[in-house]
Amino acid sequence: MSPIVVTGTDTGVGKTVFAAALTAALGARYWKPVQSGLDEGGDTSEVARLARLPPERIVPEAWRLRTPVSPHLAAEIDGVKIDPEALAPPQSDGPLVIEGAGGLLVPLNRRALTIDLFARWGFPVALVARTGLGTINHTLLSLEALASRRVAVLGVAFVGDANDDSIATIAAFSGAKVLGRLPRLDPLTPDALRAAFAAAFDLADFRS
Ligand SMILES: Nc1ncnc2c1ncn2[C@@H]1O[C@H](COP(=O)(O)OP(=O)(O)OP(=O)(O)O)[C@@H](O)[C@H]1O
Ligand SMILES: C[C@H](N)[C@H](N)CCCCCC(=O)O
Ligand SMILES: [Mg+2]
Repeated sequence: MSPIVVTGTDTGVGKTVFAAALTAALGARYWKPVQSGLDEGGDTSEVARLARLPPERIVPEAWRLRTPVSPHLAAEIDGVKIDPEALAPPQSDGPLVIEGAGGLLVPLNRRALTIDLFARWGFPVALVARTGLGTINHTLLSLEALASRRVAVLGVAFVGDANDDSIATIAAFSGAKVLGRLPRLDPLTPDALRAAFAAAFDLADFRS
């Protein structure tokens, strides 16, 4: 099974929460290759908590940057330069879930965008989108960017309260598959997340 890239229409849309649910459901390993904002706690520890991952199912970040800003700037602040060419997915026997930093056109350095790395890898992408107002524009733009680079898209995973018309409108204009919707969970616990994912998503959509 190919690794799956979890990307999003923006930062803070729910990629980490969705990636944790997917990692748990697939029995996968998890990798956040570029983490900016370690000063605020990283995504890997949150996925480990939400997916109850043992250490052997966590791939260490390749770039651990302290400041919660775009990776290109976080790297400059830490006095390093991200080399996307050196970012090779780990060899893995089983499934692997890879989470990007922020949205698709987030720079890794002053020349390279996140989406260029994903296009070079060639792994299928699950696009995480919020359900609230503004998501039609952000999601259609992200899908256009992926199509223009010929990146395979598994579909769109929505996070948030129900918004049937926005979801249907995105599907109609883009032709992208709606993978499902994670509702807002309170409290956000491993058990609640596992149940919500199982109720709303079909694992077959991720086993390509
Ligand atoms: N289904 C949900 N229920 C409750 N809270 C959620 C849910 N999805 C996301 N959140 C919360 O929303 C915030 C942003 O989510 P998350 O960290 O997953 O975003 P992200 O897209 O991974 O952001 P980043 O670009 O920093 O990686 C977090 O505080 C998270 O706990
Ligand atoms: C710090 C944050 N949580 C992410 N790790 C990085 C988000 C970068 C967004 C850049 C941008 O689109 O302006
Ligand atoms: Mg995240």
